[in-house]
Amino acid sequence: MEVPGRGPRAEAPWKQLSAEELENQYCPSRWVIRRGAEETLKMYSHLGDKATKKARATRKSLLHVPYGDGDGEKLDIYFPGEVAAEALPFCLFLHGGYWQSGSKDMSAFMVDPLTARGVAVVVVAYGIAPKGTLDQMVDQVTRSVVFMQKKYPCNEGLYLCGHSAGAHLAAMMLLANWTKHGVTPNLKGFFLVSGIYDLEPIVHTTQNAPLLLTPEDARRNSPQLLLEAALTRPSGPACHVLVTVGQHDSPEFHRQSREFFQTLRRGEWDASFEEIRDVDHFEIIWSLTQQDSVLTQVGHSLSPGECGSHRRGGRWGAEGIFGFQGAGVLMVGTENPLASATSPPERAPRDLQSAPGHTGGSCLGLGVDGAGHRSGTRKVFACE
Ligand SMILES: Nc1ccccc1C(=O)C[C@H](N)C(=O)O
Repeated sequence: MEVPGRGPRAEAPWKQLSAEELENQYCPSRWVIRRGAEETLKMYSHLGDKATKKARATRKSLLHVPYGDGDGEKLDIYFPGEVAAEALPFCLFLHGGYWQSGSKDMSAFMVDPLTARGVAVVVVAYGIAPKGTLDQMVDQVTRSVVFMQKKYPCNEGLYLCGHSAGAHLAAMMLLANWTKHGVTPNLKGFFLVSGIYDLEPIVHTTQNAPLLLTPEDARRNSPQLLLEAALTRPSGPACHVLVTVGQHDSPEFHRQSREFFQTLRRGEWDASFEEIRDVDHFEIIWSLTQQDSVLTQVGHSLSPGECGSHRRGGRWGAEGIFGFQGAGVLMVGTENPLASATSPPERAPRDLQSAPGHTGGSCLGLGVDGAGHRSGTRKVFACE
């Protein structure tokens, strides 16, 4: 597939935005469609709490397992069966919250649907700002992966899933230097949900107040820039990378995901891109709590992705990213189970041009580009 792109770094589009519009673009709660910003953030905590309580009450688990000596370097493991088995696929989940909010104790979103399918879920804590720095968070996540590989050497694959800031941290693992840690983790898939891959714009928003990122810190921690700069594909894992973004994420979040995917493809990574219909930045992760969610069905459709079997193009395999026996025909439901009776207006911001600047806590009334289809199913291909 020919992947269109900007080629060597052109002037970044976000640099043309006013300070106010940049702030808007990087404030996901201002783009929500069915509830107010505040209500959304409350519901996000509530649903995360609820999913975690349920997971802890219903699943065999190992809680607060230290993966390092540092404060808060802990993870929770939820098993699909009665025993803490080892020969399982493990999905490591990294929560969102702009590297400054959220915790593992309210982020067991994926436990229900994945354990039901025989996948162990590991919710990883990392030291958020202002106490922790981005460099430390990346190092912690690296060490959590190393820890899991060493604790479960017979695992049937480690899969990294991250939401928002967590997708950034997961993406940084594509560039990790595992030799330094004396182990090659059995990484089989990356599942990046509404992430940020170029941190430079963040430096110019109020989100940076607790992060205190300098432009240099931002560049050093931007997988987008690091992969663009790499002349050849880093010798990272040869498994599948799925980049997803919510239809109602902001145009900048769409641009970030699309460009990261394009950069991966240019670097010959086995990557695919999926815009999830009818969900905003928060609903996209709530949908992971649903057994029949769009995303778990996307999970179904990914290639078995044995590391080393570097697939280029073609249709998805019949087995899921988590080793499920999936259907051969890969249909992704585009119905959002969380959509309430109040349907949002047809709106699919795809680029900055189609999104007139807006302020405040709502994006209602934004430009309509007519591209939103809200129902039905469609086939998903590894490359389109
Ligand atoms: N709590 C979150 C959880 C996940 C992802 C983002 C957030 C945010 O709070 C982002 C930002 N503070 C916002 O108001 O949109």
